[in-house]
Amino acid sequence: MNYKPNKSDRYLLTASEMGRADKAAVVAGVPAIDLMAAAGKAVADAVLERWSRCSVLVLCGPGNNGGDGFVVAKLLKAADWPVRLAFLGSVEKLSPEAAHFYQAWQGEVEDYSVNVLDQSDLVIDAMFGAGLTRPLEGKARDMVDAIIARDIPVCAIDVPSGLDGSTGAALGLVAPAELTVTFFRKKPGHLLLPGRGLCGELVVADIGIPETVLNELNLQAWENSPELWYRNYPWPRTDGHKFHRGHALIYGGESMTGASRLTARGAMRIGAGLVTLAVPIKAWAVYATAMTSVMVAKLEVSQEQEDFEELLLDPRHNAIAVGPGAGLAGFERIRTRKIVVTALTTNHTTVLDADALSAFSEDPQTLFDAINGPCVMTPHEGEFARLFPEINKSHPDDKLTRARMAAKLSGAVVVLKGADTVIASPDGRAIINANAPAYLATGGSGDVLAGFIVGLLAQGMLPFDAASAAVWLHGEVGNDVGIGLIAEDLPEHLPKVLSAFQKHYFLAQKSGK
Ligand SMILES: NC(=O)C1=CN([C@@H]2O[C@H](COP(=O)(O)OP(=O)(O)OC[C@H]3O[C@@H](n4cnc5c(N)ncnc54)[C@H](OP(=O)(O)O)[C@@H]3O)[C@@H](O)[C@H]2O)[C@@H](O)CC1
Ligand SMILES: Nc1ncnc2c1ncn2[C@@H]1O[C@H](COP(=O)(O)OP(=O)(O)O)[C@@H](O)[C@H]1O
Ligand SMILES: [K+]
Repeated sequence: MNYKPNKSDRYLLTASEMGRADKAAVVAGVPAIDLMAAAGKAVADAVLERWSRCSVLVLCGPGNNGGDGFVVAKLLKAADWPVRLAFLGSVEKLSPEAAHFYQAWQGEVEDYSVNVLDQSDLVIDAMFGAGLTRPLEGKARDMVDAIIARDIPVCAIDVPSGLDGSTGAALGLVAPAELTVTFFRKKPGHLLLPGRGLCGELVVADIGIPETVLNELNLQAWENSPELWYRNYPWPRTDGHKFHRGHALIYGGESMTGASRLTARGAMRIGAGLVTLAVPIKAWAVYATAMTSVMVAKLEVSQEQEDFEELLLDPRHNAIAVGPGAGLAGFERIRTRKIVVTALTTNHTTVLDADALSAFSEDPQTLFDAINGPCVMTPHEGEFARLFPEINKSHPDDKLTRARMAAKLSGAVVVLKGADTVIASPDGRAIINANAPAYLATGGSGDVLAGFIVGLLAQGMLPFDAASAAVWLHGEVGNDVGIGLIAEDLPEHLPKVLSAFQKHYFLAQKSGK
């Protein structure tokens, strides 16, 4: 049987959580000195695997990141590589472990100035890791500046120096790495931008921290992956019929009709048993001629809200989506707001996207007050800024925290989109998605994502799982289609991706493979 990663492999640890893991490991009987030795060995092994013998410069900082660096230097020297080492700090202030490995390095310790970069083919960045609290200054900054200017390849230990591993923010200047070796588990900053782009290839090394320490940490963040939610995926039942697969009701506006049609198509493809687009009568013919498997319901002039409310009385309409193409101009804005409030106050499971969010930019609290039932909102950064200006002000460089705060404030699962989409639940859980390719940055791709989410909700998946699954599948389809992707491709290529996903996670599980 192939090794199957499990949910705990996907945990993400902040700097303080990593510090607690480290302490718990020591309490569990693993000496700190062994952890540092293992960390350094993992880095040296990764370097030996990827580079052929060359002149290496190890730049050691004042903390334990520097301690790892002393270990790497010794191991590369033992492998007969030409190694130089420069140290920024004072020996008296080193931790006992780092001091031990400082002593164990029997080579020269050079002055920490940019001249040490001369004739170096590879830099091991052991300057700052999880302990960095402020932007690099003075000699450290000059060094990074010179590394960048000379374009020397870098292998970073834990995180590239200058990067905040908990948020992915550059605290100031950062030395971009070709390879980053981190320990135990990934950190949020390895996945969030700009951090992800600065790490290069990422290796996660086992340094002997027992898995049991995870139980003590009450972790609430994961990297998105099917291990997190495939057990709750609504696979079609052998004895099922279409009503078992739910009925998604999607509001479609008058002018941008393509948007909600993409949403409807996405909901259909991801397996909703039935999908109805409810549209103002003026636009009905456009929708009706364009849709086949999707049904189109008419909302009569001046009583759109009442007609929509009536559709909501049908208990089979179990998941609602409002927003794509709903309209924001003049009276359309008022209508969009009414449709949203109607869906929310009747406690329907609802997805709010695009115009359904922007329609409340003047008074976001009205929207938050209306959210009492299961709700997913899917803002891109622009929409997020309209609804949550205060959060953006208080935590400008921390997407994970911004999404979590927004979820708590609004009561909805928040999908804060982008290349590093964060899915956050009001209860504090959060997932960072890292499989989405840049090809998804195309008009309408978010509309399809809203359709994937509402389609999974219609099939009974819970909001946090449905949002996470939809975002991951959206990314997978993006990769499958590749360059040249347009939004229409996303629903059409989903079956291929779903088949592969089903084969791997459902059929394999059933057959005990
Ligand atoms: N399980 C584990 O956790 C394991 C962790 N391991 C390794 O330990 C690393 C974490 O070590 P760490 O906590 O000592 O922090 P690190 O990043 O080396 O630097 C902190 C020092 O820098 C200083 N300082 C901060 N900012 C500064 C600035 N801008 N400019 C100048 N100075 C600045 C700060 O001083 P202070 O802020 O107190 O003035 C402090 O002295 C981790 O990334 C991993 O590589 C492994 O050994 C294996 C086990
Ligand atoms: N550079 C990128 N890399 C990966 N995914 C991206 C990138 N830019 C946007 N996306 C994804 O594409 C989708 C765009 O959604 P959105 O901005 O709402 O567009 P639209 O309203 O045109 O549908 C989101 O799922 C977002 O996460
Ligand atoms: K580093």
